[in-house]
Amino acid sequence: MARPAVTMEVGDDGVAIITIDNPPVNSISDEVMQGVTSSFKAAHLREDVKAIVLTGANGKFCGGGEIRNMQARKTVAVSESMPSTVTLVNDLMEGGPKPAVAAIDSFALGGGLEYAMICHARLATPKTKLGLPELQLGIIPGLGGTQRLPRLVGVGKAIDMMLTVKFLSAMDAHKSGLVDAVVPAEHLILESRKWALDIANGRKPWRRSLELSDKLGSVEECLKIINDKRVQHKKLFKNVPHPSACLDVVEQGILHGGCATTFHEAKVCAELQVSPTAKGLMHAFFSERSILKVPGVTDQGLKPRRIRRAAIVGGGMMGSGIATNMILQQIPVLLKETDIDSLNRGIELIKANIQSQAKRGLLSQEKIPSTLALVKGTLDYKDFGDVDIVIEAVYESLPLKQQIFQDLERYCKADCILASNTSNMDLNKVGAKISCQNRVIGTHFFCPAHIMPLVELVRTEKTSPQVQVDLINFGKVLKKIPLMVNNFHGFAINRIFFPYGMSSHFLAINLGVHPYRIDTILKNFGMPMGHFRMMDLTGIQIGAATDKYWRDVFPHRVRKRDFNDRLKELNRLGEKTGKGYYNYKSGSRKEEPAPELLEIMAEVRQRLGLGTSWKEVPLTDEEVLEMVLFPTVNEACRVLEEGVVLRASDLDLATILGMGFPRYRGGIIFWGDYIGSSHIHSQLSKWSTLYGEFYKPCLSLQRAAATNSKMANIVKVSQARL
Ligand SMILES: C[C@H](O)CC(=O)SCCNC(=O)CCNC(=O)[C@H](O)C(C)(C)COP(=O)(O)OP(=O)(O)OC[C@H]1O[C@@H](n2cnc3c(N)ncnc32)[C@H](O)[C@@H]1OP(=O)(O)O
Repeated sequence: MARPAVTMEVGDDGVAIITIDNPPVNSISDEVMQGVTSSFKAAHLREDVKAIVLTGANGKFCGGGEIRNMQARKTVAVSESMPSTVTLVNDLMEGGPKPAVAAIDSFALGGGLEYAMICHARLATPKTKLGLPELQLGIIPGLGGTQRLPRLVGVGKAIDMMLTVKFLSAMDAHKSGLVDAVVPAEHLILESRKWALDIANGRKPWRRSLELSDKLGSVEECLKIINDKRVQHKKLFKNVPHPSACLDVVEQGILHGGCATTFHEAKVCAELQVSPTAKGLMHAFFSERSILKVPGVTDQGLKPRRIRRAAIVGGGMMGSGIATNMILQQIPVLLKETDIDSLNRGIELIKANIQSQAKRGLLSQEKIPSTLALVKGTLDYKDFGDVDIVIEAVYESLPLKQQIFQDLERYCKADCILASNTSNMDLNKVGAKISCQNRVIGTHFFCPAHIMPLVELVRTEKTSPQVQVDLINFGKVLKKIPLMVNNFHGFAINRIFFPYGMSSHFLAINLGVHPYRIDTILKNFGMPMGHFRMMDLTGIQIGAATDKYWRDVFPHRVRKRDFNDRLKELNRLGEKTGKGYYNYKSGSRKEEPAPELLEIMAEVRQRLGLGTSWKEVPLTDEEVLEMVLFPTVNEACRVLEEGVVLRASDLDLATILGMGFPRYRGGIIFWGDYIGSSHIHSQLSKWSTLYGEFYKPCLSLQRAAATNSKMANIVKVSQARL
């Protein structure tokens, strides 16, 4: 017989312990919801019960509503049972005849915290975190959270916690009034029982959160705070409905009362659950968890080995960024360079990175010396004898990398992991001249390496599962999301980036769409910046160099970006030279229009034999967006059919974390499926007839369109069929 999701046990002291037991996080499924309400009903009815303690099994209180159910919901579930659910929660749990105390261990999140706030007191263990993270899923709290939290901690704090998905530690929650006492885990249930009986016996206050008003202030004060928060957080409101819906519901509660508004809140929450935003954000939530699962590797019972010391070869921008990342996570690092000047430059870059972390409040000033003490410079491999991993981060030269790997094999211990930060080279070639190829792996960090959240782990057929497990774990230690990819041209993220950039250039030079218009359209879609602004940030010469790589590996479907080449000739290298696609005032990173850009574009067009006169092909904003993003979706389909990534959701998450694709759109493939494969296919086919091979839909996209199936279902096809 299946274990019940909620149990109730009544002790001799007259306290009913109601326990949610729904592994892994005690989420609130329909069964849990029914179990909790029927247990409360039973406890209220039983004469031997004086008070109630609500808790969670296995040292976890509750991780909130069952997200899988909400994700699957296709129609608005404003069911007839909803008002009665809200009534049950308000009248039975909060308004019932016996007091309830929440005994919280580990976490009380979303619906979990809402359950806790319905109780009349909350006790938590020191390691507990509490919050209402519903907005990270594109919804708002739906069990009274928008009404009870402001009444417990104040309107401003509650809004900040919800909009910015900020969790409180048990101690902070205690200070702000959300938690009544912090107690050691081993005393949690005992203390909660006592507290519940004290309320029942009138020794402690019986506080119903919805009725509290001492933290609210006057209506005018509350409305002012809400309006100020609207201004403060206005960036969060772009393109998505849930943050403003949340503020509106909080406001309604101030104007019409908390209890009445809980019904309205539940309705808004249900409506938001079916919004594209919620679907995209819930997809991203699960993608973040599945990305860590590598079949045949993480399911083999292998224990990750701890990486105690690391070495980095190459102290340039990438090497110093990776070193910074490591020392920030307390991993001692050896930085190797070929001469003392380069070494000093590398160490200076690390110092600057650490200072900037401190400036941004991410590291305390006192910790700077001890953090920097973790990095040591060297010019010699002989110091490499006891490191557990070496990451080579020199410039992209195959002979140089091969030589370094030979040196590493010679000087490092026999189980040292040998990694390369190459952004596109074949790892088999990089490690070709050594015998221990099972220890070779790619660790492709993104710039700036200590800030960007993604790291691509590139495995070859020979990379051992143990090394893969070690690196997945090490990625987590470095506070990165590790994406396992197979060794194939450009890996995953750079593959997605190149058509994005090439199409932007084609639109500008060949079709006459102004680069700033393209950038604005991409920003309005939700990208952090448009392609041309991004080129200025990363440096024009980098774009020009990677173009050559793409032309070598995919000669038939690559466009040369002559626009980049011309800017490079003019030494307009982007932000660092104060001029690129935009102009920058000295010392400023704020872009300003460059009127001379039109002249440069005319020169490029003339070189290409396109004539100098400005002839913009009339395109709507939607068409411009599609012409940039559909080739990107097309390339993502290729990445799937080539088996570069393990699953479509990995690629979705990688585009969110690696290229800034808006999270609320779920990632490139998820968004493509929302638009529909047939529309994407027909547009690409039309453009490939007009403008050539670059736009031609790949085989798997063709198949998806023909069968009206999702691109997320594209699986690896054999190389022979590609
Ligand atoms: C009506 C209400 O207002 C609506 C809601 O409550 S919406 C839900 C709000 N709650 C949340 O957003 C919390 C989401 N969960 C988390 O933040 C974290 O999972 C946690 C802090 C609870 C635990 O973290 P951690 O121990 O690292 O475990 P984590 O790997 O994240 O999750 C373990 C498993 O539980 C699943 N899970 C976590 N929370 C879940 C939830 N609320 N519903 C369904 N599954 C959930 C994860 O997908 C994962 O599944 P897997 O093992 O199959 O991959």
